[in-house]
Amino acid sequence: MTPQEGHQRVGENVTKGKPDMHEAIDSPCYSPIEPGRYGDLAKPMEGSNLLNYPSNFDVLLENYINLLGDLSRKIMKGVALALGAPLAAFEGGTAGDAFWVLRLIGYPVSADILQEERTDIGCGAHTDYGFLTLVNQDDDICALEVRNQSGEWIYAKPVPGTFICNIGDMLKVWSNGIYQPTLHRVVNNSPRYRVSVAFFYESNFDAAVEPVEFCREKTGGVAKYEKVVYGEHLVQKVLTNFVM
Ligand SMILES: O=C(O)CCC(=O)C(=O)O
Ligand SMILES: [Fe+2]
Repeated sequence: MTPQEGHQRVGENVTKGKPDMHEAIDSPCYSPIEPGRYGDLAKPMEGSNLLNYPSNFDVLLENYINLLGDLSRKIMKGVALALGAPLAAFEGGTAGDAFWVLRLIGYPVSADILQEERTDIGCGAHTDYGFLTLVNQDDDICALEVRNQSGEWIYAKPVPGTFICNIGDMLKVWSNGIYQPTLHRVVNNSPRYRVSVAFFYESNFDAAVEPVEFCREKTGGVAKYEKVVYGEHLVQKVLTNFVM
């Protein structure tokens, strides 16, 4: 299947040139984009992207997406307060119409993957693209690893009833590096199929994100990162993350 049709088979997602040992239902599950709304910027992602899910799974997903959108907005308000920014810093043109992506990901047991297709990485090391990600992972499998400041990979151990919250690239740029995106990867060495649900909360699709003045002032006065149009960043990442 192509990414537009929504299911990625094991090995189709690629991180830094290497196939990832996971499968996912994902590309269909992001904010719908009306054709023409962002001109050429969003062309590869336009249109209705909903699959025909069995039973009432789409209703369930929609509820989940709404709840996690609300939760993400609350967390972003907390981030604004922590930075000394106005409470509405992430509303309006920045994230008032936040783009979101939901991925339902499955990591098979190694022995179940054809030997000639197998690698040892479920998802290669990367940072997420937007403001933040809320990961809901299986309660009893340690597989998500994050790199700490000493450069060691440590487990982000599942704590039942909680989400892992990753910081994404856009928050790094916006805060001029005060918030750093955490490098993470997934290695499923357990004898069980692992499932995770990742909700990515982003800026507006067409937002031009750059270090804001008061964060620059707190960090030496100079912008450490260039302005990024989120949609361009995403489309470029999506196009390089699939084997076309
Ligand atoms: O499966 C996980 O725990 C994390 C997945 C992930 O990092 C991603 O899809 O960006
Ligand atoms: Fe990630």
